[in-house]
Amino acid sequence: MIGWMGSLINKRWLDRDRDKDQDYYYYYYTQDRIPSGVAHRPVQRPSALLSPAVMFGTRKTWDLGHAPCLQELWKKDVSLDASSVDFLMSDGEEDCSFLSLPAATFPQRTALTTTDQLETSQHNHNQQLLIQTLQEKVCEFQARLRREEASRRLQLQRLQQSHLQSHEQSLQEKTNVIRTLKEEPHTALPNGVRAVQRLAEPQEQQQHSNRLIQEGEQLITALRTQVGELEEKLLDQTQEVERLRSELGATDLEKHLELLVVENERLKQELKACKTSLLQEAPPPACTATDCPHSQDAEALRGEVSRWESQARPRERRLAELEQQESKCQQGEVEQQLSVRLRDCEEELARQATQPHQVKYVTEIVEVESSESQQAVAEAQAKSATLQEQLSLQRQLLRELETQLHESQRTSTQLRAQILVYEGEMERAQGQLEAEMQNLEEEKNRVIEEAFIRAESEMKAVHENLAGVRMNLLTLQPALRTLTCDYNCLKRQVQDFPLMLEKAITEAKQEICQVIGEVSSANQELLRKYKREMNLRKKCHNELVRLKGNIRVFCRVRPVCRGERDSAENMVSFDPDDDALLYLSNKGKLMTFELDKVFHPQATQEQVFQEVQSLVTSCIDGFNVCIFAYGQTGSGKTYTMEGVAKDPGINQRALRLLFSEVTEKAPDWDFKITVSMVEIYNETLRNLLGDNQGEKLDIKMNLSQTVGHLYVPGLTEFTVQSPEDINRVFELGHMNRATACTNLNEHSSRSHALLIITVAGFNSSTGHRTQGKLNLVDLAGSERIAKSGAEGSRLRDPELPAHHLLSDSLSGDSKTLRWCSNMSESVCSLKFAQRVRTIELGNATRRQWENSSTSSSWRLQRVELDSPPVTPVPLPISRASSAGSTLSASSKTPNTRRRSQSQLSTDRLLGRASPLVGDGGQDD
Ligand SMILES: Nc1ncnc2c1ncn2[C@@H]1O[C@H](COP(=O)(O)OP(=O)(O)OP(=O)(O)O)[C@@H](O)[C@H]1O
Repeated sequence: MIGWMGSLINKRWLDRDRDKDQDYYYYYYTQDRIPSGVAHRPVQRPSALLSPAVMFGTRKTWDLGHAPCLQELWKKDVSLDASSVDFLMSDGEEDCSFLSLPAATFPQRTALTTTDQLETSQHNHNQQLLIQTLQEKVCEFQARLRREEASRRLQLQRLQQSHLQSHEQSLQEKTNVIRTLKEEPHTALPNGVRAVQRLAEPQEQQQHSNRLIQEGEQLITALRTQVGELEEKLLDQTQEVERLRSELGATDLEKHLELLVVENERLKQELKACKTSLLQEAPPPACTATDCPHSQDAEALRGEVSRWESQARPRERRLAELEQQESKCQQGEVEQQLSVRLRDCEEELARQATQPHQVKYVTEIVEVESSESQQAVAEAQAKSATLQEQLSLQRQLLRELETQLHESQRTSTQLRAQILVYEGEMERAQGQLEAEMQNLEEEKNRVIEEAFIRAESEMKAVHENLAGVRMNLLTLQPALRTLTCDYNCLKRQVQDFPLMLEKAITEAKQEICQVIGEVSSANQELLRKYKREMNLRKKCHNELVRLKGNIRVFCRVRPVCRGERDSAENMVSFDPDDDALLYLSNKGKLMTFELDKVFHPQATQEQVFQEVQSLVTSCIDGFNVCIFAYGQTGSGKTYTMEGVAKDPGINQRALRLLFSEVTEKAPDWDFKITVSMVEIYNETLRNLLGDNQGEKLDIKMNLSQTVGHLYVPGLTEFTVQSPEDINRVFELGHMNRATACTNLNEHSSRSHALLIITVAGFNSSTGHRTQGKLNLVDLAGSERIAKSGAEGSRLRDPELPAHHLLSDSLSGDSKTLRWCSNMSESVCSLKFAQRVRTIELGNATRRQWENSSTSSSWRLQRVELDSPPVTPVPLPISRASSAGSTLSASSKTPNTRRRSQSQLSTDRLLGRASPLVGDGGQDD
């Protein structure tokens, strides 16, 4: 059913007042429905406002904003043509040019001024107003219908929601009950039932719980089914409401309204046609009121109007029927009364159709009252429906509760039956338990009796063992006494042990001291023997050196320089099997020379020094040693003796070796090493380490013979203690030598350079003293010596001072080494060297203070070396017969050589006869 919601304002059509300029419609509110705040006064509405754009069900729009208002049209001329009506029914979007009504529409304006015309016009006008009013009401009815429909839908939704909520709440309660039963089934049951359940078997409890759960689930399913059914019913009701609404809704009313509008238009056209025909058929002459054809026409028109009204009557009845159909949808006596009243009103409306004002008034009242009634009916129906729904819900809930009650009663009955069953089982179980208790009591007594018997027998066995132990204890007592005695004895020994230990330590110490003394004395003896052996070793070493020859001659061949490419005639070759042989090819003749050792050009300074270091160390033992280099200028004498800074020669290496040797002997020996440097140039000795380089030195014989045979008064001696001191001495000597000459090379080739090293030792443990001298001589060029006689007196005998100075190193108690560096033009030098090799200086003796007085005096002998050179023996030759000099015959073997040469003097060595300054005037 459709119910009207909200308050309506009753308005009554009272009168229409016409102003000269503007039409007014007066509406009066009914006295009993005037809302508060609204004044009881007529409402003036301008005619333009009276015709708003009305929305029909067909969506047609009256766009009166562009057209003359209807009232104005009726006032001027109601003869609307078809185009005007179409416009009024148009949607307002069409062209409005036709709105300016053509002048032909009002051609006979003055002809309508008669009374009939006025009445007809008034009638049509009223009819039009009625239709318009009906249209407005229809619009209002439609708007209300829509609002009511929206409100009804909202209410219906609320009802559905409340219905669903109530059902959901009921479902939730049942679900909670079921969950409670699932979680703790016995809590939902009476105390008696719970007690029985505690006694029941777990399996039965589980079954009962499952059964309850199943029942609850079934209940839930049933409730859900009911909810579904209710929802279906609700849907049916909704559809029914929709259907009723469609039957009674705005659609039919709108259709009916459209029909009425069309009919109205048709009537207007017929009226217009009638007017036109009247105007054409009867021109307006002056007529009387009685016989005027217009009055007849008027009568005819009235009849026509009445006919139309009679035709409108069924339509109004149809309207009433529609209202009745609407009312039929309502229930109750109120509806019937309202329908009856509505019908009466319709009839009254039909009856007063000839009186438009009254008809309109009554219709208005009826419609208003009908709306109010319909609204009341709708509200009542809605409340009734709500109450019915609530009643049905309550009834349904009641039925559900009754169903649950029945279920609970049935469950209670079942549980009581189970209680009876469980009680019977409990009685039976109690009987069984008592019987088992009796059996256990008997078993316990029996076991206790058996344990007692077994304990008695075990006790007897223990007693027997105890007696045996006592017997053993009696026998062990003597052994215990023995052990106690032993213990006491050991204890006394332990107490005496420190004294015994101290005594033993004292004795051991004495023995150790005695052994140490013996070892010390043995060590002393061993030391003495060691020293003796050392002396013996030195003697053997010296003897070996002596056997090798006091004068040993080495030959070192310098590498050939680029500008010294010799011709093939002077080629030097070496023997691969004997390092003592040297071959020299001179003018197609091959000469062989035998020396003590031949060094290849590739021999290093270190290899050369290794051959002479034994001589150097013998200086520490008190021997005088002389090493001199002989050869022509540029043959490498200075290189061999002094060397270069990066690769020092014999001089520096000898001093370094002496330092290392004396350092090794340091604990027992105290050595002092002194160095002097002398240059002999033009028969003059120059002190290279002195401050005054212009001072000339002399060689004197030491008569006391405590230091040496010869000495140079005023010769500077530096005591060196480290290799750094040696470097400083050499630098000073070189500097002094260089400052005294303009051409160092020329000066070097014409002068002799002597490095005199004196080693004095003192053995603090033995009191022995030793003194040795090492003379390292770099002689002048041999060709200079050979040419000295031809070049004047200044170069004559340039080696004379050196001869004197080296006399002690060339005497019988000295060791001499000669270097002969030769090149292509050194055949003479080699021959000389070979002859020198045959010279024997006599037995070398160590110069010691205790036997220095017994040292043999040195003698100088003139040796004639100007004998012609010996023709070399062609290769191959044996070493024993290799010597090609005139002296070779006497040097077949070392022994014979020494014997035959034992009387040769150093003059032969030097190859020059010279006046000698002898020791004590000795002169041979
Ligand atoms: N064994 C060698 N290895 C390399 N170079 C050497 C060797 N011997 C000599 N020389 C070089 O030959 C040149 C001449 O040598 P050195 O000056 O020693 O001859 P010298 O016989 O002393 O001459 P002088 O009689 O004029 O003093 C030097 O440049 C030297 O470096």
